[in-house]
Formats: sequence, C-alpha cells, structure tokens
Amino acid sequence: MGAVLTARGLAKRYGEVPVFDGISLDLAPGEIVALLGESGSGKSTLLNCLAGLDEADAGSITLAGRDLRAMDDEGRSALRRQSLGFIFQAFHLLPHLSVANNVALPLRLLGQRDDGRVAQMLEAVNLAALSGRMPRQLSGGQLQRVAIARALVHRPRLVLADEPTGNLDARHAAEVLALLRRCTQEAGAACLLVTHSDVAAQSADRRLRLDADGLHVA
Ligand SMILES: Nc1ncnc2c1ncn2[C@@H]1O[C@H](COP(=O)(O)OP(=O)(O)OP(=O)(O)O)[C@@H](O)[C@H]1O
Repeated sequence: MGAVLTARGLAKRYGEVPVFDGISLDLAPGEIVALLGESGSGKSTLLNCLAGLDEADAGSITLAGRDLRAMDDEGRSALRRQSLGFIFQAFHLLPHLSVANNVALPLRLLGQRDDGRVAQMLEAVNLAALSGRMPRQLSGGQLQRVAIARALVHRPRLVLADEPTGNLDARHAAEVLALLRRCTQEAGAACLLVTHSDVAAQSADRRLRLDADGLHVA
C-alpha cells in the first residue's frame, strides 16, 4: 500500500514572515509520527495546511492518492470528511449537541448512522456514562476525549492530532495513546501527533522536529 500522506516542498508565510519552507513528509499506513518543535515553530500551521484547512503557499500534498491542492473546495471538503480525523487543540465540539451526537457527527456528515460504533468509541475513551451530557457540562480532559472519539469514529485514513494528551492525566493520556495506536492499526491509518509530552513522543514510531531550518529526524 502506498503512503497515506505525501507532502513535498511545503512553504507557508504570514505576510512577510515565513513560518516554514521546503517541508517534505511521508506517512505510511499504520504509523504514528510525533511532530515536535518549540512553541511558535509552526506545528499547528503545518497540520492545518496538511488538512487543507489553511492554504500552503507552495508545494504539494497527496492524501489517500488525491492531489489536495489541485482539488476545488467542494472536492477537498468531501475528501476531508471521508479520510481525515482532526483533533484540534481547542476541541471544537458543537455546544448544542450532546456528547454522543458530537461523536456521531462525522458519520452523519457521510450520510451514515452507526450507534454501535459511537457507543464503542465512547467506551474506548471512558465516557459511556456521559454520552447524554452537553459539552458545557464536561471538564477539559473529558472534552478532549470526546474530541478524540469524534476524530476516529469514521475510521479515517489520516489522523492529525494537535496535542491530544495536553489536558489529560497520565492514565487517560496512556489510554488515548493506546486508542490512537489501535485505530491506526485497524484502519491502516497514519497519525501525525503534535506533542510536547515525552511519553507521547516516545509512544510514536518515529519523531520529527520542526524548526527554522525545516523538518528533521529527532
Ligand atoms: N493567522 C496568523 N497570522 C499571522 N501569524 C500567525 C497566524 N497563525 C499563526 N501565526 C504565527 O505563525 C507561527 C507558528 O504558529 P503555530 O501556531 O503554527 O505554532 P506551534 O508550533 O503550533 O505553536 P504551539 O506549540 O505554541 O501551539 C507563530 O509565530 C505564530 O505567531
């Protein structure tokens, strides 16, 4: 099987200020790669560009065999819905939907309904008992685990995770890392994991560091 994600020569600047340049990356099916780097080095920006949520200024991105930058907005959105799970730093749960309905959302957007799969994901992040709650009734760590269940529910080929264990204690962090591992293996997915945590970085198959000179093996 070919790479899940291939990026070549990605560059991004905000106005006159370059964030990164010449970034190339391959993610293989089943692998988890940690993306390290100082605060402000551009990790979140790179994730957003790989997801097609932000536009790179140069370079190419191939996701699940499709050239992302050659597609129109509609095609990119459809590919994203199908193939991408994004765990945002700020969770981005929908406040008017219950926990279970937030987790079910990626399936609904694909025209699917699978209550068993939603229950399975809530079980996996230890939130089965809270499935009927609204996001405002949850702690930061619980919100983060809902966001993780939602990102994985539709078995995406690519999981982009921005500090998915940032708000979690050691036990819940370990559970989330194990869940990411299980889901990437089951779906033949790849995961790019932005983290400042040594435990999370060590749980990855390999580590890359983003700095002013580009992306390096760490
Ligand atoms: N919309 C924007 N306009 C201008 N500059 C931006 C914008 N978004 C990010 N930046 C700048 O781009 C750089 C990279 O930001 P980014 O959030 O990608 O860093 P990061 O490595 O994810 O940081 P952290 O580890 O703190 O989350 C920073 O210097 C930031 O100030």
